[in-house]
Amino acid sequence: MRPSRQYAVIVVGGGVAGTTTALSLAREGIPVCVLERTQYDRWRPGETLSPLAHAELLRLGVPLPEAGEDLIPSHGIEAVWGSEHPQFHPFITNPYGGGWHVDRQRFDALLAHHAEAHQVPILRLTSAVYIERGPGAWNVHANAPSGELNLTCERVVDATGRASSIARQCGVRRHHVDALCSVSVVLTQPERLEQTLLVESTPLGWWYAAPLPDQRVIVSLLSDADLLALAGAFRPSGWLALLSATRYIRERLGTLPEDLRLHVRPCETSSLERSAGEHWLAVGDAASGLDPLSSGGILKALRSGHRAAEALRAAQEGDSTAHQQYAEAQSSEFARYLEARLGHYATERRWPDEPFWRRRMEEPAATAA
Ligand SMILES: Cc1cc2nc3c(=O)[nH]c(=O)nc-3n(C[C@H](O)[C@H](O)[C@H](O)COP(=O)(O)OP(=O)(O)OC[C@H]3O[C@@H](n4cnc5c(N)ncnc54)[C@H](O)[C@@H]3O)c2cc1C
Repeated sequence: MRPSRQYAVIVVGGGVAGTTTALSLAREGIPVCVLERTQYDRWRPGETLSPLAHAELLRLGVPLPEAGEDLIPSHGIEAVWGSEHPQFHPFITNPYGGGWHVDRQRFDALLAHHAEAHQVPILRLTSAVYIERGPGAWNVHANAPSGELNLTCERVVDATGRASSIARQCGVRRHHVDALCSVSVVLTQPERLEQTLLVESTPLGWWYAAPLPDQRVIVSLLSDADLLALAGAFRPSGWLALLSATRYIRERLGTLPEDLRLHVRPCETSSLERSAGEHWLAVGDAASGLDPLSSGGILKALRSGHRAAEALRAAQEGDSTAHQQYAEAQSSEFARYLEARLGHYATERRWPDEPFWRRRMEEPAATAA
């Protein structure tokens, strides 16, 4: 598909939030193009789809493929949290049905294919470098395999994830509530895997393990970046030593390989001071990043993409308050999420003097970055 150089909307970032926005706009007949810096060939975190996310995908017109190499059904969440005994929260009681464990590379690529099937050009290996506002239009400058690319559009969507690089170029700051970071390892496990998400808290922070397609499992340790560094968690040997101090996570795994590849991802709770301006909007993690404990990032990416498309369409039809209303809704939702987050961490009271848990008991004081 050969992209034209003039679009109503350019979406920067082809993750879940970006492709959802583009697909929703394309369904309304609005010319849109997506710039995506990868070709969906790099590891991506976020593997458990809640039943609500599944329902949101169906609303978007994206049926999930049969269980198999791309995804496996998830029966629920097993949490060792606030007590030494695991508690099982089954998805079976959820009115929207079960959840899923997905391979995120393939899942994001699947959404991109759906958008392409609706005539959305997805420019892979194309990285937006800077944008500037000209008379009545944005000029988007990007690096593409063929060289420098210059595109114009009326409105631009920041779907670049936590980097929120478009909003930052618009002069908007990002407030950080904590400094959470994940250190993850993907392991091949020939034994049969439990089809549940297992979460276990420890004095340093918390762990999760989730099965992945192709007989793999992801194991992640989450804590504040400074505490992870002090505990040696950024080194394979340190990470392994911390893993062996867990009870249920370690039990779930078979033999561990000698050389581990650690994936480190900052995943702080953070949000833009405003998630829209006159001619731009931010969606998904670019608007606000949730603690992975919520397992709600993908759902939020889907929902915010859908709402952003509605706001963009309304603005195109002359509603001058549409972007502002979108930003206010995002901000109220984030405030509600912060309360829920505090409430959830407050249910783990076993280590009140450990820095990770002490910090979570205090009211979040946001710092700008
Ligand atoms: C360890 C961990 C575990 C998690 N577990 C879960 C979970 O179980 N369930 C859940 O729902 N959520 C989970 N999340 C959260 C979830 O991964 C995110 O909320 C989700 O990926 C957000 O999607 P997004 O599209 O907004 O951003 P991203 O997934 O970050 O996508 C951003 C996209 O923009 C592209 N991009 C960036 N900059 C540019 C640029 N300049 N030009 C072009 N392209 C660009 C990137 O390549 C990427 O494709 C987890 C997160 C972490 C870190």
